[in-house]
This record gives sequence, C-alpha cells and structure tokens, in this order.
Amino acid sequence: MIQLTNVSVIKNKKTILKNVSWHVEKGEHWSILGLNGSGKTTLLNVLNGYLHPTTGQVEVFHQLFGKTYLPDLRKRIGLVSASLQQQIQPFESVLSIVLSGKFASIGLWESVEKSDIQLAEHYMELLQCNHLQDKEYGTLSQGERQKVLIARALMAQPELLIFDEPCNGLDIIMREHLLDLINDLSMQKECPTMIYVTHHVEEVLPCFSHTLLLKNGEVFDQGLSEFLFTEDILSTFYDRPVSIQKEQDRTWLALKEIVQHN
Ligand SMILES: Nc1ncnc2c1ncn2[C@@H]1O[C@H](COP(=O)(O)OP(=O)(O)OP(=O)(O)O)[C@@H](O)[C@H]1O
Repeated sequence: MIQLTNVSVIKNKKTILKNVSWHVEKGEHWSILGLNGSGKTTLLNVLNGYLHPTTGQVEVFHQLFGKTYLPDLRKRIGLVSASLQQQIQPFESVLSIVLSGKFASIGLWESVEKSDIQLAEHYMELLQCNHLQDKEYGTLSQGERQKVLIARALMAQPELLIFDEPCNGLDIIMREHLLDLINDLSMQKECPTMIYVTHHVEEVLPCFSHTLLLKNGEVFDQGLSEFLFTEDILSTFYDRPVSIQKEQDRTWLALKEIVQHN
C-alpha cells in the first residue's frame, strides 16, 4: 500500500520530516500519533502527492511518485480532513456531498445513476447519517459533518482511507460514537486500509493494530500498537513521565506531573 523510503522535507531551511521510512501492507490499519508540530500534516501531504519530498522516495499502491499520474492515484485515496470541511459549500445537501465523493469533486457536477444513490444511502446508513440526507451541510453539527465526510470518502470506494484528526472539536459522547462507527467500518468486508492521524493515544482503536510515532519530524518508533503503548515508551516519546491505563482494549494516558507553562 505505502512505502516511504528515507523521506525528508526541508522548507525555508527547516527540516520538517527527516529520513522517514514507513511500510504499510494492504489490510493493515495504522495510527499516526504525534504532538503538535511533529510533522503529521506534512507526512499526509507527501502521501497524497501534494508535497514533494526534498529527498527520498514515495510509493503508494506500488506507484512511484514522480513516475505516476497523481490525479488518478489520488482517486484511490479517501481523505477525511478539516481542510476538506472548509471547502464544502454550506448550502449543499448531505446527499449531494456524499454523491460527490464518487467523483472526488467538491460539489456535484456529474449526473448520477440510481445505483449511485443506493450506494450513497448504504454508506449514510453505515455512518448513521441517512436521516440527514436532505439537510444543508452548513446546518450540521461538527460530529454530523464528520460522519457525512466519511460516507463521502467511502463513495469513491477507496483502497486507502485517511482520517486526519477526525475527533477534533467533538465532545466525549460524539467522539465515542464516531469511534464506534469507525470500528464498525473496520469490520466490514469492503473496508479499505485505514490510516488514523491523531494527537491522542486514547483515540487509537484496537483495529489500528500498528502505530507510527512521529516526533520532531522523525520516526520515534513504529510497529504493533500494543507493544508501543507502554509507560516507558510513551514517557520517552512525550519527554515526560506518563501513566497509562488499558480499558476497552484502548490505552488511556495521563501526565504524572502537571507541566507549568509560563
Ligand atoms: N512551509 C513551511 N515552512 C516552514 N516550516 C513549516 C512549513 N510547513 C510546516 N512547517 C513547520 O513544520 C512543523 C510540522 O508541521 P505539521 O503541520 O506537519 O505538524 P503537525 O504534526 O501536523 O502539527 P499539528 O498537530 O499541530 O497540526 C511545524 O513546526 C510547522 O511550523
């Protein structure tokens, strides 16, 4: 699915990513965990081909960037991100937004078939947002918007689905509801390979069996989430002592000391 080899990104003399090597197999689901400014967004931009690495090699679906036509490749990648939210017109209906996912377009400009509507309804049902289909996007809550964007991403039947901090701005009830839906999705036969980018270890569901820990633009560690989410590793990762608790097959984190910011 993904093969990054020694990828570095330098912008304005600042090294944003340094020698990132990462391999994702089809059917593996990965989380990318990192603090603010660790390089997560930059890494996603590299993956989507919006940013060319200064050095190193990127392959997605065995296609080497620089030797492949990126617009076609991007159609195989679903992205659920805040930047997408900002591009959607507030008056567009939920059904139209979900349908537009088939064409990876902002706005629905193509004619659709009955089978497209049926597929859109299937995904809206899966994401429990079919009751919203006639509503305007601008009237939806943040949680409802995220569900619609996931249904939209699935319409293109992507092979790779990237969630970029999907729980930002959600209260705990809506966060858990959205995570439940992502968990349900992971159990579907048609589930694409998923990448879940987050600041919060608590959000990493058991289906995200693998994790890439990104720190200051470098891979701090990577591998099976269950082996990485220990007090020792996470304390070094966060540069401060943390305690963890395992509940519902997830890892819940607390700082052992409150850090004073002056
Ligand atoms: N064009 C640029 N020129 C200089 N520095 C940049 C540029 N783009 C990003 N950076 C810096 O690179 C670092 C990583 O940014 P990035 O947005 O990838 O981090 P992030 O992990 O996504 O952060 P957050 O979680 O806060 O969104 C930041 O310190 C950012 O200021």
